Amino acid sequence: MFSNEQLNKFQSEETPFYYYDLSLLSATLKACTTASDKYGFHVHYALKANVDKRVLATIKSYNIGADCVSGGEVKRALEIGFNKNQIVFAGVGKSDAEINFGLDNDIFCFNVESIQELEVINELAAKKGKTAQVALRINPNVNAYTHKYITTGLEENKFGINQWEFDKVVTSLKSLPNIKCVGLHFHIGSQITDFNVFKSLCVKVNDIVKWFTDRGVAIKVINVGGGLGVDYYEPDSKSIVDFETYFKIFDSFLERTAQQEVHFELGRALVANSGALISKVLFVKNGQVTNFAILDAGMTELMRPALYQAYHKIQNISKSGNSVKSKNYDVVGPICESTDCFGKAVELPETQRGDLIAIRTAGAYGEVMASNYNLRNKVNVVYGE
Ligand SMILES: Cc1ncc(COP(=O)(O)O)c(C=O)c1O
Ligand SMILES: N[C@@H](CCCC[NH3+])C(=O)O
Repeated sequence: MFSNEQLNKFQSEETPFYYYDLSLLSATLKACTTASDKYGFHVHYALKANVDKRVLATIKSYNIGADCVSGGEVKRALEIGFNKNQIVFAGVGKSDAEINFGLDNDIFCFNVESIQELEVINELAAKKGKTAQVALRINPNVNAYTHKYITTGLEENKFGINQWEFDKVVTSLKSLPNIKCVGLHFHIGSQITDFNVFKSLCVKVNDIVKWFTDRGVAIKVINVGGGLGVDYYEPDSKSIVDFETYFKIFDSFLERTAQQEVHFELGRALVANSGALISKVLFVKNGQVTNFAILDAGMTELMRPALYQAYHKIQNISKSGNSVKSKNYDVVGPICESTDCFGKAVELPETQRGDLIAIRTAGAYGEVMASNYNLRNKVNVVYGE
């Protein structure tokens, strides 16, 4: 939870705001890099989860690379000082301008999601007299057993190149002189909490790497993507995910030669628990059926509950101790939508106007997905050292 010092600080800040605990972030990054270094794995951070500049600078200081999904993210990564040789650029719909930006900045590689994209990158690279390094994003058809909206590695999903196109890809690669294929890329979904899913991914990756190698495509980089989930229910007791077990699975099940590099693209697992959305109770409406705690933050600041019915732990941090009577509240925002609800029948200490509410585990896919619907202001940020 939060210390008295933090609570005092929160009282003087304008709500709502995102609070980023940079010391927990550093502890998380240390745990991640200590576990991955044991096997010589290369970790990239998926910027899509959080692009706050201080958060990014902290991540960069651990010699982690950048996984970007737009020209804007590539630009942000370069501005923060990520090494261009550690920047990868994925995405099903890269515009010509975005591809040119990546080429001009000599990023490490493009994770290419279709044969047509391969041809376009070849053409744009040729115009600049350059050779573009690419990894082929493969759709491995592995079920991530996560929320259907955040599953990406099934044949029905738009991402990556499917197995039935492999022969054509090999032929294309041979005919595109301004493309150098450095490896294969996979990413099957997000918020994966069943580690067996990663074992299944390894088994599939082994087969696919062998298939390409047998056909003369040298695979130097095996990028297994991200997706490692966090515990949204226990943000304090399980604030850092089990990186040790996660990387060990890949070490044990992924076949590779001494020359091959294994790359990861973690987003959520690195930043989710270091962030909380702090909001103030504007009004309490006690109904006959439902009590409502109406906050000054809404789905415009944190969209995950409205978008995926995602659970975030909600705490009244102005009230402490067991002596306070508790009540159930629907915790809602001010936005003109019925889905603007952070949690239904949430048990909280009896809550009053002015109380501070913390919505936990909001460091990933929180601030980045904010919108100004209803002409809302940009959300503030407060840091803890
Ligand atoms: C290609 C790619 N890499 C990495 C990530 C990061 O995923 P996560 O935040 O689940 O680790 C995503 C998002 O799901 C992604 O689409
Ligand atoms: N935005 C999603 C995850 C999607 C990850 C990107 N492919 C979330 O909030 O959980």
